[in-house]
Amino acid sequence: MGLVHGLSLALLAAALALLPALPLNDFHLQILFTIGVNYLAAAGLNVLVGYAGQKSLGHAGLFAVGAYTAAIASVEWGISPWASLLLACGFGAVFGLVIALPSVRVSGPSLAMVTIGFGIVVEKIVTEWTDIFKGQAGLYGISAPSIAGRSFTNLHWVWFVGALCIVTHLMLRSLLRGRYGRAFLAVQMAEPAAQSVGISVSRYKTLAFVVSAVTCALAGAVVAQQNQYFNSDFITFNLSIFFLVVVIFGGSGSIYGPLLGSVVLTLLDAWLARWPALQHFSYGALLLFSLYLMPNGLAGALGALFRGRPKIFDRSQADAGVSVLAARPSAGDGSALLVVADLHKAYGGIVPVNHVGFTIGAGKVHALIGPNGAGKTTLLNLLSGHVAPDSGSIRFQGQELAGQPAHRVASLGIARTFQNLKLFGDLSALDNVLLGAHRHVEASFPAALLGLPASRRAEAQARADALALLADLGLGERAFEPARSLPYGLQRRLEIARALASRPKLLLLDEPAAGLNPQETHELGDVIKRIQTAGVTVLLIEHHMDLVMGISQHVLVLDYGALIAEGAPDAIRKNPRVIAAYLGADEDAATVAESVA
Ligand SMILES: Nc1ncnc2c1ncn2[C@@H]1O[C@H](COP(=O)(O)OP(=O)(O)OP(=O)(O)O)[C@@H](O)[C@H]1O
Repeated sequence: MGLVHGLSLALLAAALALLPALPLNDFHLQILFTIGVNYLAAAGLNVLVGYAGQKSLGHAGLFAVGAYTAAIASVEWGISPWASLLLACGFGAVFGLVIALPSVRVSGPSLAMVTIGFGIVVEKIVTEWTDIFKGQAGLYGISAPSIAGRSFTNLHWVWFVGALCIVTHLMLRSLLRGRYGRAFLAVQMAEPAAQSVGISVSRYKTLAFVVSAVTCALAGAVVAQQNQYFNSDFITFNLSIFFLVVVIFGGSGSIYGPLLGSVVLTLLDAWLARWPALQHFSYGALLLFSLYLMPNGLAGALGALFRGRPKIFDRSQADAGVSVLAARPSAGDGSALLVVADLHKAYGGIVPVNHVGFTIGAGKVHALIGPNGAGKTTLLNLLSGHVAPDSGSIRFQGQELAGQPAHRVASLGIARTFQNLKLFGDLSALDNVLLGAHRHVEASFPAALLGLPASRRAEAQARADALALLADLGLGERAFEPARSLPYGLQRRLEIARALASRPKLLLLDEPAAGLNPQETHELGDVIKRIQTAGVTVLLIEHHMDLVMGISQHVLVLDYGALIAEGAPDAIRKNPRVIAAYLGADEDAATVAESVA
């Protein structure tokens, strides 16, 4: 793939260099320029729509930010065209942040409304605030970049925008192939799971908005400079729709989608220019067609035709890494790792966690048991930060966790699995584990964007470690398969692998044996023992009493939200209140059981 990619880029560069030899008139060059501009806008929007899963219907507003920044910087402030381009990107980033702030708090139709609102506000401002933006009359005399005093010809503009496209493509490719691209996808696929591995959902959505805003603003600035004129007629709701159609029809979530989309739709746009009414109808029709019949767009359809050979797991890849389970730390001394005091959570009249307090000792396997509906999952959700408590305290290694967001709890060293699996189903098993290791892949945003050696090294090491862990858990051969295609038992194990990859101090397992057959349940017990040996403290919710009694050293029993007993497994087995809770017996029965014991 690297070779094919390099060759494709070389071919593109050669084609650009050969343009003067072709019989192209200004109209043709303008179309090539427009393809490049549309690609710039769509490439960033693809990060937002295709990777982070945030549909925006207001990116014409960000195009306007870039165009008017370049225009006003040149006409009013006398700033050089090159500096104006940078300024346009900077303003784009700021406005990306502005639109992200309300957008990351909503989703679905509300998100669409927020982004449409942004687009309309910008359209209104540039139309009505004529003192600054000159409305329909527009800003004239926007200066364009020149090299050695020579102004750009139409051919130069194609070369210039072509170079910008190649640089943008290389940067986004480098960014999206590593931890940032994975994190964006994780946010799109399963927010709670993303949070459970330390990914801040709002931070990554904001980042995607900013990236998309910068390339869209750059596109706007380039158009304003090439035209040397810009007015409010450019900024319409249709332009926002057009950018979105380019991304979705081209193939959102594919690095090549925006390129295909901008080539096809720019040509279609030019062809349909004679029938403006048809233009808008066509975009709507194409959007619906892509959404319903070609969800992966042109890139997806073509990708299916040219699918390469599946990757094959090779033991040597795993040998280069270190499995988390291979760690041999000093054995946990049983000192308090997590101290819960007076923790309370109610949903109206239902009180799944009722003033609960207990201590989790380091290095042990703790089990949380109780009848169905006792409040076990709610308690686990409180510990992992997925649900905020009404009151009470959760102190982890001396730090207060109550009220902290889930990604922050995860980053402090508490990992978890989910009762109903929350894998990133379309991603490979390897990518799932790499997401688990997200906060340990030390690649800064600029290093990832520029593909610096430090970022590549960090990615390679994380990959080797992830493969070593997968091999350790018997999942090596399935490393390159999509998580959703694994048998159920292996999916459960993969979720444990993902949680382990975050190198937790405390691992919370929510019914890890649910749906497993006896053989798989037995193997799970061995895995949990190995996790304990590797120095990780475990708290598991489980209904399989054989498993619980076989591997845990400390059992907590919850009933109707209250902690009714805790202690060693043998003592719990004989505890009359526990027997009563499980048998559904009344107080008398409990008393009887107590006297018998
Ligand atoms: N978000 C919520 N809103 C309202 N009620 C809730 C919510 N979450 C949990 N509950 C209620 O709290 C109670 C405890 O649920 P929880 O899932 O924590 O129990 P559990 O012990 O894990 O049960 P199980 O063993 O069946 O998984 C149930 O009655 C449940 O309906």
